[in-house]
Amino acid sequence: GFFGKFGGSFIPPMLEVPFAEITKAYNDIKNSPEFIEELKYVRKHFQGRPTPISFAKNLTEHCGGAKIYLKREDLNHTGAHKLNHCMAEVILAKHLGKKKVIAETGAGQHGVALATAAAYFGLECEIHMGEVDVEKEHPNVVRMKILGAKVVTVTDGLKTLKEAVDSAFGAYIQEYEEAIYCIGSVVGPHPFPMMVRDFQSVVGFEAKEQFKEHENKLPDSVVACVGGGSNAMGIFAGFIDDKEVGLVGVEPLGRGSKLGDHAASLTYGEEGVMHGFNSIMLKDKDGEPAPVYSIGSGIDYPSVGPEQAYLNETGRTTVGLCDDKEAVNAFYALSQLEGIIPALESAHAVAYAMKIAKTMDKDQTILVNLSGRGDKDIDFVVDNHPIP
Ligand SMILES: Cc1ncc(COP(=O)(O)O)c(/C=N/[C@H](C(=O)O)[C@@H](O)C(C)C)c1O
Repeated sequence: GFFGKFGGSFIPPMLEVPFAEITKAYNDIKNSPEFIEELKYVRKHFQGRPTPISFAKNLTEHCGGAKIYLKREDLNHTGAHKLNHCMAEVILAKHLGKKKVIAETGAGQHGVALATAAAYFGLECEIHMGEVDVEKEHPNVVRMKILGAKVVTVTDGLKTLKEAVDSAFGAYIQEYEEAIYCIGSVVGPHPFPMMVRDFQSVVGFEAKEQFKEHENKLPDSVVACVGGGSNAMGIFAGFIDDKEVGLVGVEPLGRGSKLGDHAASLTYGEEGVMHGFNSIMLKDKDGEPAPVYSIGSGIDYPSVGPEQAYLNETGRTTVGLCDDKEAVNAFYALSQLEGIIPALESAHAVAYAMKIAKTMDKDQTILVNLSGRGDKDIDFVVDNHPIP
């Protein structure tokens, strides 16, 4: 369960057996025809896959350089890429005979996606969410409840993502016989980073095929925002072996480079273990996870997936930065130029693509993973950043 020195499974001894069971069950089913068929079925007939790739013609002309293409995970059912791993996680839960799924959420997209998958497959769902995010992503909280999930509001610490993970994991430890933890990104102890990356790889495989319909060559650059790294790993999966394709993970610079003002783990972090895995994380002076901030609730996480850390260390991927201002600018630019309102998290990838497009030739191409739609963010953005 390691990616170089990153990853692993740093869990309390009492969880060793349950996690071994999850790992074994996943290895048993991942290549089974039944699992593959069931996943293909729900992706086509329930999620509405494949999602299209859209050429952002007006945004391209606005930037005046490389052609910008968007992989439309905002059109995936529930409005983000998260359902790609949630449906598979709940199929695994069913296979393990579990009655209940437990998870954290920050932006609420993972929470909504897991509640959706749990409703579809008939399992109980419990989502832990920081009080700050419950306020900010209110539409998603209402959706989770309508879908039948129990939402636990977390009021510890900064009341955002890290605390939600701590709280959800604590709840899971109390009932690991009949419940399973369904993590929301390529983070956590082995086997989660591998599993979630596998479940998200459908995005990259689709994109590689679809891109040929637009251009008879591979994209020069594939760009995705990075919170834990699941939407990035998903689209990278389609191009990882094509060394000529640049893979860029965009980290949130928030209000600036001072610790506490951003969540750019790979850019400013150092090696460390949190939430059961070793990766590159932002630490405070006591070596604990540092407070982090981003306008995007889904990307304000003080660590990053271990595979992401490994790919960055080996140079296969590079890291881009985008601050709050650039993200809001991209949020409005995509809306007004292309008629697509992006999630604030995804707007970080769009902003970075806009930045590099200007420096590239007109026959070069950038493929952005548009990880989600912005319905959850519209009130917050309009209230805090007047419509230009
Ligand atoms: C639309 C959208 N785009 C990107 C992200 C960042 O998550 P990754 O793709 O795993 O880096 C997110 C992350 N959202 C999670 C959530 O909705 O709960 C996140 O907050 C937690 C699972 C960590 C997202 O909602």
